[in-house]
Amino acid sequence: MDYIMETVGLRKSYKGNVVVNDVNIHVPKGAIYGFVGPNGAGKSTVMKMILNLIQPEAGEVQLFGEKVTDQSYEVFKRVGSIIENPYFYEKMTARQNLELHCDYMGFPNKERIDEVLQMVDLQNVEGKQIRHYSLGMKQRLAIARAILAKPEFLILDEPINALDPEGIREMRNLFQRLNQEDGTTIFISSHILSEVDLIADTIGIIQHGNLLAELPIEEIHKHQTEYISLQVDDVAHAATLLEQMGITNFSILDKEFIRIYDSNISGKVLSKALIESGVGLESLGRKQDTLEDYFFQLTEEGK
Ligand SMILES: Nc1ncnc2c1ncn2[C@@H]1O[C@H](COP(=O)(O)OP(=O)(O)OP(=O)(O)O)[C@@H](O)[C@H]1O
Repeated sequence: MDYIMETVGLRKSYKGNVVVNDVNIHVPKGAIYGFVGPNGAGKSTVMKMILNLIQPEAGEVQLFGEKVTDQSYEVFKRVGSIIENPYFYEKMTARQNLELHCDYMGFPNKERIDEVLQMVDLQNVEGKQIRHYSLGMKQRLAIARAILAKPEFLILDEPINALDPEGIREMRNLFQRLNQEDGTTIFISSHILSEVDLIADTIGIIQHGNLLAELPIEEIHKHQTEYISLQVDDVAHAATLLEQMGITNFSILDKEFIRIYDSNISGKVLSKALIESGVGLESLGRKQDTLEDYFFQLTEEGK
């Protein structure tokens, strides 16, 4: 397989605490790779090592098949990124900030600035100083800057956390367009698992600095099961009733929720039986496992 980016045995400690432990990531060319993990799992630290902003204690990063070193200037011209809180010159306008970035990257095509401002829908406020920008506007500008020099590889650390639902949808469409039309490979971290589920084709899950899983999202979807989710006021009573009805393939999640892993059962029959036997039924719905379920399953095991 052709990988745009690989990490080999990547490791980092802070004051004796290992925060990234022997991490081997493989980002296929053309992929949208969702990098997910709980707070403090080590995502930003990995991303900073990929970008050579901090040095690994052991292991290495390979970008476009080359080992990243302090001399890797040319390779980084092919990469766009957002890491943690993006810094802008606050007294300059969006356009001026992007002009500076063009100069910094040695990217001559200033017409591209209009293009990217339009892509992130900032064209009408490009003349405003950044200090008057909202958090969401700054996030859009950070995305504009990351894609300005037409990178082949985009590294996005939490690029949508300050956006409203409309903004999230617009940026999702933008990332998909860049991926499909320009062939941009994208490595994206996000806490919004439902979003990652929508956009990523490959998933990496990290916890306590360990990469727990790396797999195509299809693999997760393939094993997803449909189930009926019941919310009741008395799970013990409801469980007894289910058994009396011959339903045994279920699990009690907590004080309120039961999952029945047999989606052939009629919801109507079920709700009637529960109500008739005096169980208070708050809700009944058919659901499917999501990336979120898979994530919690893995990270709970990791604990
Ligand atoms: N400069 C530093 N000095 C000391 N500890 C650090 C430093 N940077 C990160 N850490 C620690 O390393 C661990 C991983 O942090 P990191 O920011 O990579 O996690 P993350 O997965 O990006 O978290 P989040 O989702 O909350 O942004 C955390 O325990 C953090 O406290």
